Amino acid sequence: MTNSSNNAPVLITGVGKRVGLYLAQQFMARGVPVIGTFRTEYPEVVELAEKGADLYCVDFYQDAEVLEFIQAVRSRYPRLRAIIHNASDWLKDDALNNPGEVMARMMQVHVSVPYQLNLALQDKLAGDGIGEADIIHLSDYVAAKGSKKHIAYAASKAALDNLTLSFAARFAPGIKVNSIAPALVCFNPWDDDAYKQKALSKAVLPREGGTEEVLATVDYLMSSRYITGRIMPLDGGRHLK
Ligand SMILES: NC(=O)C1=CN([C@@H]2O[C@H](COP(=O)(O)OP(=O)(O)OC[C@H]3O[C@@H](n4cnc5c(N)ncnc54)[C@H](OP(=O)(O)O)[C@@H]3O)[C@@H](O)[C@H]2O)C=CC1
Ligand SMILES: Nc1nc2c(c(=O)[nH]1)N=C([C@H](O)[C@@H](O)CO)CN2
Repeated sequence: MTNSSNNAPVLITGVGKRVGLYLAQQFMARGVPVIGTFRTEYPEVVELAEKGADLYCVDFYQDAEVLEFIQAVRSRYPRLRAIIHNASDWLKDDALNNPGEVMARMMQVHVSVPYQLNLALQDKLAGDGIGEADIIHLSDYVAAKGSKKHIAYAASKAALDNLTLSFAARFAPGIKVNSIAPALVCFNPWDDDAYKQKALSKAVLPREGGTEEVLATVDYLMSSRYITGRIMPLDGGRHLK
C-alpha cells in the first residue's frame, strides 16, 4: 500500500467518477497528495477539492488545455510519485456519424495525452533507486482481443499498451511503466439486465471486478521494484471461456 512516505503526489487523470474518483479518494484517505484532472465538475469533484486534492478541469480533446495542465504541474511540483492514466472515453464506432472523428478522439484521449504527459513529466518522476516511481496505463482486455462495436476504442487501448512497452524500456531503471487491462470493473447506470447477464457470462468468474480490485492492482504495481513493461490482466478469466 502506497502511503505518504516522501509526500510526493500521485497524478490521476479522469477523477470525476467511478474508477478515477475511487482511486483519488483512497489515496487522499491514506494521506497521499493527489493531483487530478476532470472534465465534468460533478459534486464529487467539488468534494475532492474541498478535501485538498489539486484538481484541474482539462478536456483532453483540447490541445491547449492539455499543454496548460502540463505547464501548471511542471511549475508547481518538484516531484511526482506516480502518474495513473485513467481518463477514457468509451465511444462506439457509430457514436458520432463520423468514424474519422471517433478514431481521432480515441487516439487523442488514450494515446496522445498519455504520451505527452509521460514525456513532459519524466524528470519529475525519476526516482533515486530502481523502480521507485510508476506510470500506470488503464487499458482494457479488448486491447488484445478486439471489439466488434468499439473498434477504434480497442485499437487505441492496444496502442496504449504499446506505449507501456516503449516507455518501460526508455524510463528504466528509475520509473516502472505498466498497464492494467480490466475486462469488467463496474457496469454503467444505463446497462440493462440483459446486457449485464451477457457481460457476466463472458468470464469464468461472473462478477464485476470492482474499483477495489483496480486499487489493489495499482498498489501491487507501486509496491513492486521488479515489474515493468507488463500488461496486468484484471478480467475474471475471460480468456478461459
Ligand atoms: N468500467 C469498466 O468496466 C472498465 C473500465 N476500463 C478502463 O478503466 C478506466 C476507468 O474506467 P471507468 O471509471 O469506467 O471510466 P468512465 O468512462 O466511467 O470515466 C472516465 C473518466 O474519464 C473522463 N474523460 C473522458 N473523456 C475525456 C476527455 N476527452 N478529457 C478529459 N477527461 C475525459 C470522463 O469525464 P466525464 O465524466 O466528463 O465524461 C470520466 O470522468 C478507463 O480507462 C476504462 O477504459 C477498462 C475495462 C472495463
Ligand atoms: N472509459 C470506459 N471504458 C470502458 C467502460 C466504461 O464504462 N468507461 N466500460 C467497459 C465495460 O465494462 C465492458 O468492459 C463490459 O461491459 C469497457 N471500457
